[in-house]
Amino acid sequence: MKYIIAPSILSADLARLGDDVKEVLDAGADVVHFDVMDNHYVPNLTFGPQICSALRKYGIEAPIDAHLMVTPVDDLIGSFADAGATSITFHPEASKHIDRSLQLIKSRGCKAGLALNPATPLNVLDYVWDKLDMVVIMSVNPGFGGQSFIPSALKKISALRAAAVKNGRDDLIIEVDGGVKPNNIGEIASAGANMFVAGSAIFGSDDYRKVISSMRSELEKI
Ligand SMILES: O=C(CO)[C@@H](O)[C@H](O)COP(=O)(O)O
Ligand SMILES: [Fe+2]
Repeated sequence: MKYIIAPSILSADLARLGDDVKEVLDAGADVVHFDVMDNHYVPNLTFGPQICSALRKYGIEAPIDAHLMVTPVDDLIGSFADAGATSITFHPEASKHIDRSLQLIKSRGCKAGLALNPATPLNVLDYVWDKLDMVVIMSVNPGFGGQSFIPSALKKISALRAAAVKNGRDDLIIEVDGGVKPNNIGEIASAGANMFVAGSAIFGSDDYRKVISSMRSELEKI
């Protein structure tokens, strides 16, 4: 199984973001996780599409995974596609028309996904399986980095993997976001996840390579 490690730039050194992103990619990360917060859908405010295009202009070529915690979502989907996002995920509660928002992402050539909060049930996926490249299981309530992993996410990941297989979507990327660390990444992967967002665990360390390597060695044990 190919495992994807996606550091969240929410915990990066924002005063030297381009260099910090280059360093984390050089240290072995696969994808840049880009948390977009609007102080409306979530009680925090971060960065918009200009920062995403600035990273592209700075030479960042790795996939950029835009996690939209905003409402409404549709206008920003176009802006992030233009800014160079590779995948765009949003929260079902934040869109009036989930199917339309997913179609919009696909029509702009990006991978599309829904991000499910800890208390959001999986049945929101029932009629959109064919439009999903990925589903994000939030293992914290969205809005902040540095929170603790909510253990009930493990059961939800297993149920999602089973539902994906049942719906003919063995290829679904299951991304887990919140509180992921070297000491829990193994059980998260065993439950069925294959993409791991980690903000504070990676950027909070003074040795990115060491943390990413220890995550990979935990994944190799599965
Ligand atoms: O989307 C979010 C929070 O809303 C995340 O992407 C966090 O930024 C992950 O940070 P850590 O929990 O790994 O510190
Ligand atoms: Fe995120």
